[in-house]
Amino acid sequence: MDCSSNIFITLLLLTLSTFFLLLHRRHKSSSRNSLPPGPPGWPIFGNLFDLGSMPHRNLANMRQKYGPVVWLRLGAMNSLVILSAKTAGEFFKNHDRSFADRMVTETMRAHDYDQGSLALAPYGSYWRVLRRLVTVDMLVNKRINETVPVRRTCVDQMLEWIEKESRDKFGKPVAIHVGKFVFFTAFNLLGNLMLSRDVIDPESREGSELFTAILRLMEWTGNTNMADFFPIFKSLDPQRLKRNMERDLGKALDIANKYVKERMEERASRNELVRRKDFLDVLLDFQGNGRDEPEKLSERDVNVFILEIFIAGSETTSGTVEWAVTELLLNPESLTTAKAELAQVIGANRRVQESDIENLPYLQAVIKETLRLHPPIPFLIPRRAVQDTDFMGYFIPKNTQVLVNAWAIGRDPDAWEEPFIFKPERFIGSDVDFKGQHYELMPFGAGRRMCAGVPLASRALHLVVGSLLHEFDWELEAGFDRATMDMNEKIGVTSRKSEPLLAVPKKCRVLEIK
Ligand code: HEM
Repeated sequence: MDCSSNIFITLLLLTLSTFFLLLHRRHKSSSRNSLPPGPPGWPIFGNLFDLGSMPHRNLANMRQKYGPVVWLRLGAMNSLVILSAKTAGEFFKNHDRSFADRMVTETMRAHDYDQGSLALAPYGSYWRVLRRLVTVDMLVNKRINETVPVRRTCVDQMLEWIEKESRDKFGKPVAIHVGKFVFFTAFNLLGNLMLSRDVIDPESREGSELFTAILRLMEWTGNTNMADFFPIFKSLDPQRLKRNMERDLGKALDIANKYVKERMEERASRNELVRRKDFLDVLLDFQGNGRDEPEKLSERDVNVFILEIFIAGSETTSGTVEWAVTELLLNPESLTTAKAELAQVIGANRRVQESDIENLPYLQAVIKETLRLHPPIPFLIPRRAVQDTDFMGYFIPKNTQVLVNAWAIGRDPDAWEEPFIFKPERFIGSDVDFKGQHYELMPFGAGRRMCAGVPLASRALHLVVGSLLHEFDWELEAGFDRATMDMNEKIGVTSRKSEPLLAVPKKCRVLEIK
């Protein structure tokens, strides 16, 4: 056979197989419900170009045309997007179990990280063990109360750093990068809760090798990776993201392991624990039943867990504080009300304590309003359909990725009045909170896979924002106001303010602080 007949036969076979494939699909979708509506998309790439650099915003805009449940094809990956509070309620109340697995990205498969991770583990017995350790053994209220002094020390350090940095050598007030200080503080807070050590040196403000390694791996994880959408690229890794991740995650795991080994030696050489039991002790003390759960956690699982808590809790917390201060500076009336409440409840002679939070309803409202408008993980951590599922009359095939757009839901016009305006007052006298029961406000997600760190995150957010406001008067850097402030987000591991907030802190006339 000559070359042209070969091409002819190949083309004929391709056309026939495409025809039968389409026929089969048609039959399948007509015999079951159809997929949700969505934009048409390009051959091969599907809707990848519809995402843009701020996918949460671009997908939110699709609601007008396609409704609150949208279907996307991202390369070879099917995705379901949820855009309203009502559909989110339907999803979490009636379908949480069917979508309880996570969509795991290629970079997170480096060193089999996903195998030991709580956030990525399939919904099953290993996930249950880790989840119980966090929610019952580490972050139950009684345990959180025992670590009040740890948080206090870290926040005091932060206030001192800020005060030192807030003046130039001539004593003139200067603007500081607010998010940076809170980011360092969040790292030290988590370092002290987990490992009983600082990961940033409070004196030199230098990061430890663990801090540096985690920063790098957060960078690789936050990138969009073509290999997640086109299986053909999985082994090629054209953006080198997985290779970089292999290298830096390897380093981070080795450093974490060094700390774990040191701790195991320390525990072996002492009979009595002379310091507070920290998260690492909880992990090393774990004893499972050996049947559906391991008898002990392996050293590797412990290392992964340590990194995971830093990744889950640092940027999320610092990003939220940065947005809270930004919104308050752009809304002077809210700032005045928040400061007046602090002055009245706490007075000038002492610092904010965690026990004050319950008496600070306006501060609580500020945190909720910030999380409504600026959820740090706008799509939550993507879920995956465990099986073919019928969702609101649509057919959702197994392995579909689910993006619950918390950013769009926080602006859902059916759930919120004046949704685009920063107005903490909307929460005064309202019982809406972020604990997973109110689907119009879900910065921490909802259902089985809801954030495991809510009690800690909540305390830290109130304590840090309350302390920043009570301790300093803040002004935007010269030249910035509502008209010139960039309110866009930059998407990485979390969505942060795209241009860092620069603001000038001036110590208030706080008297003898105790
Ligand atoms: C402002 C701070 C934080 C925000 C906004 C936040 C948000 C989230 C979100 C949206 C999820 C996914 C929920 C879902 O899929 O429904 C999540 C999961 C998780 N978060 Fe947080 N988080 C924060 C702080 C923390 C902290 C401080 C910790 C740990 C101490 C933590 C630990 C976790 C863990 C372990 C998971 C995975 C839970 C699972 O898959 O079962 N988070 N977080």
